[in-house]
Amino acid sequence: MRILVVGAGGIGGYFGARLVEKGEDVTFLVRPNRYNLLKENGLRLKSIHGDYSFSPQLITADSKTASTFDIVLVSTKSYHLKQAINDVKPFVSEGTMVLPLLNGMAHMDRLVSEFPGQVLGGLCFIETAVSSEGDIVQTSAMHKLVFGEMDGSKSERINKVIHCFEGTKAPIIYSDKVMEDMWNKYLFITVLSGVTTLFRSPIGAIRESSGGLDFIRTLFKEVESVMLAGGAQLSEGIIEKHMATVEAQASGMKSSMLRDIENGQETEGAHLQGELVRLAEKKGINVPYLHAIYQNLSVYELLKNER
Ligand SMILES: NC(=O)C1=CN([C@@H]2O[C@H](COP(=O)(O)OP(=O)(O)OC[C@H]3O[C@@H](n4cnc5c(N)ncnc54)[C@H](OP(=O)(O)O)[C@@H]3O)[C@@H](O)[C@H]2O)C=CC1
Ligand SMILES: CC(C)(CO)C(=O)C(=O)O
Repeated sequence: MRILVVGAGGIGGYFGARLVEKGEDVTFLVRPNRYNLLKENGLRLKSIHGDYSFSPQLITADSKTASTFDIVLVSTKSYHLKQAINDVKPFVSEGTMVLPLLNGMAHMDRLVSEFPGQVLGGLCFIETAVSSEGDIVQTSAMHKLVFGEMDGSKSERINKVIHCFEGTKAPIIYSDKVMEDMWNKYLFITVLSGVTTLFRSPIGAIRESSGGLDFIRTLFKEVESVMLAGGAQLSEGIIEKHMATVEAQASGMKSSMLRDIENGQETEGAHLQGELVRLAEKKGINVPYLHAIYQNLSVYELLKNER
């Protein structure tokens, strides 16, 4: 299968590299600065699961030579999605599958309306970032990608994807309930990114502070109530499962959103917490902790833009 990865950042760079390492035909759609850097240095993956460097196949939005691809992995930030959709269109044909890896859910409607019948569900569990040298740095044991048909069917096309993704160093796993997996992850990341950015702290100190775990649990309950009111599919007992994960995480664990703030970058607050605050308002649900978290992110964005 011909695979196109849109964005060679933390996520796209990591999983794309693992697919190349396995021997798959992978091309990266990148913007000009990244193109120049990757042409010069190659794509260098520094990972606790093993480093890997190679000269990637690259295209940019105006590449005339590239034809269409069988599967497109979308791995930009949510605030770059609109442009990324425009840029990728020339490389998508009717038979192309579109597999988004973004956190959250709001991107799904957008992608489905652009590429009806072509979008798969997808998510990933990994801590990865681009270093100041442009390398992909992956730092903790988890490095899993989950995908499947949005309706849970074991279609002919999904069998092809399963076959193509088999045997990569990072587990790329098929799920027959990928939308539920996405909602579960959305619940988790809303809370994890929310508390780590509110307190500008890795999870350990928040968890160990007086009342910290109660704060986290209350936030989980607020977010779950909004998601359920909006028709989300969440697993039975998901809050207890997520609390157990929070309690087991290394104390230095940070969300990618906290790393974005530390690097002075834009956050995905509008896409993650903002969508839920708006939904809570629409449904008349009181979510004071979630509100405070989104307010904190909104103030950060305002100050960042004034700098
Ligand atoms: N990092 C993590 O640990 C995790 C992140 N996620 C989610 O994954 C998604 C991606 O995050 P992450 O990989 O960290 O983000 P990064 O910022 O590291 O990477 C995004 C990449 O997308 C590129 N990009 C943006 N617009 C375009 C475009 N039009 N064409 C081509 N490339 C483009 C950027 O390119 P450029 O270099 O030009 O800016 C950048 O390299 C987010 O939704 C995040 O929440 C999920 C799990 C873990
Ligand atoms: C929590 C984590 C690291 C899990 O993949 C994540 O999704 C993020 O920080 O964006």
